[in-house]
Amino acid sequence: MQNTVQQLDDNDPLAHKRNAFVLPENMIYLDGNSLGALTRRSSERVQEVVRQQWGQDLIGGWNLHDWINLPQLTGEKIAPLLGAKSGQVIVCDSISVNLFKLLTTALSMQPGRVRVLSEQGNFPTDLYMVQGVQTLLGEQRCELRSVASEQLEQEFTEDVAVLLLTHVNFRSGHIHDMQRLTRLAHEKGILVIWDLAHSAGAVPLTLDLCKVDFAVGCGYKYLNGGPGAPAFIYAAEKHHSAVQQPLSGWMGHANPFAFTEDYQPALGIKQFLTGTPSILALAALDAALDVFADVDMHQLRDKSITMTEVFLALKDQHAELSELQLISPMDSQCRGSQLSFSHPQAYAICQALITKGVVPDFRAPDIIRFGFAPLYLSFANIQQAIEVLCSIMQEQSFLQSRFQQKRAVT
Ligand SMILES: Cc1ncc(COP(=O)(O)O)c(C=O)c1O
Ligand SMILES: Nc1c(O)cccc1C(=O)C[C@H](N)C(=O)O
Repeated sequence: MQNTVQQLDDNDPLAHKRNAFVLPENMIYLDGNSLGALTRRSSERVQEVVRQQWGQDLIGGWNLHDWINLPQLTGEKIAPLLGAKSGQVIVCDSISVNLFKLLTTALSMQPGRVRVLSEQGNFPTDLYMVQGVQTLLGEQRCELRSVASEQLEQEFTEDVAVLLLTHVNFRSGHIHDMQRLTRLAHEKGILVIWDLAHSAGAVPLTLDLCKVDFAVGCGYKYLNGGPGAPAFIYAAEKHHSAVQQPLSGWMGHANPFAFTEDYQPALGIKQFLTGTPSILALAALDAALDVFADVDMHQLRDKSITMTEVFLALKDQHAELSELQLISPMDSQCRGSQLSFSHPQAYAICQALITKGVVPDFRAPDIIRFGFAPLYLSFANIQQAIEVLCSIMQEQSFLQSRFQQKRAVT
């Protein structure tokens, strides 16, 4: 495998991209699915924005540096990663807030239907937001139904208003068939919202082709926009004139600087804005996206799949790793850019890995998640991570005494 790993790195068309990132020496970072790494461009751009644009140009920055249009301009950089044509993606707020906008909007487009169908095991904020809308509007206007993944399709009935699913599951990495589920939902008149938190920047997406109605996604995971980077909204153009989202702040107004007293939504995707964008955060994300400008997402996906396959092949060579049970799909086509394993000592193993410079994450109660960000990881990194994992598993008795299994904050 040593040779193969070397050959894979030598022939990796994305290997040079690692230079675009600032990564700590002696760390193998396998948590880009929670917080992406810092790009050199973001670091420079934020310093530029702070020193010059804010420091020297002050209020003039809104026009001089086009801050006012940054949510759309950054959205335009994300659009090709989603398979979305221009004018349908905007960057703003968090996924949670954007889900509120989209859920209420979609429900208002479905008179006579109240059910929001989602999945057990979905990322909790998605379910919490539906519960919040249900409390706000009452059960006569919004009713959450979450079912097991295998049961979803049989729940597609004509009383469902909205299907809300996460494309790549945060725990297992299981990937839904977006095209099939969207088509089946549409056959029953259901509007579809996809959460792309673990997909955007990691797997090729074809939202327009799949005729997706709405989507949300994260700026801070595979898009590398920085901690708390703003999220994005995708709204298919065909819905732009049919909707009005309820967080009708002035930035989504047709003419915010007319300061009129009545709300008039902007045309197009801008209507999904609410308040003043955070320019520092947007600038960091905007600059980070430049790294994707010349990246073929299919090439990136190929590397991601090979990395997970190499990890599994190396793992299989070591008997001491056999107690780590893969909970991600075995078929690489059915999982995103992560591998998750369950183990009774998952928390302790995770902490020990971090101590030794390999950074995955732990998800309660017993899952270790390894995220593979193809733009800044090498195949040698994967091999080193496995070696460290082996050394830890050989010291398990030490582990059990040193670390108590406990809940993690992140
Ligand atoms: C699938 C998914 N949706 C939503 C979120 C959270 O979104 P936000 O914190 O932007 O509201 C996350 C992770 O934080 C996630 O993994
Ligand atoms: N958003 C996060 C945060 O503010 C702190 C710690 C972790 C996160 C995450 O992104 C968690 C992530 N969505 C997950 O898949 O578990």
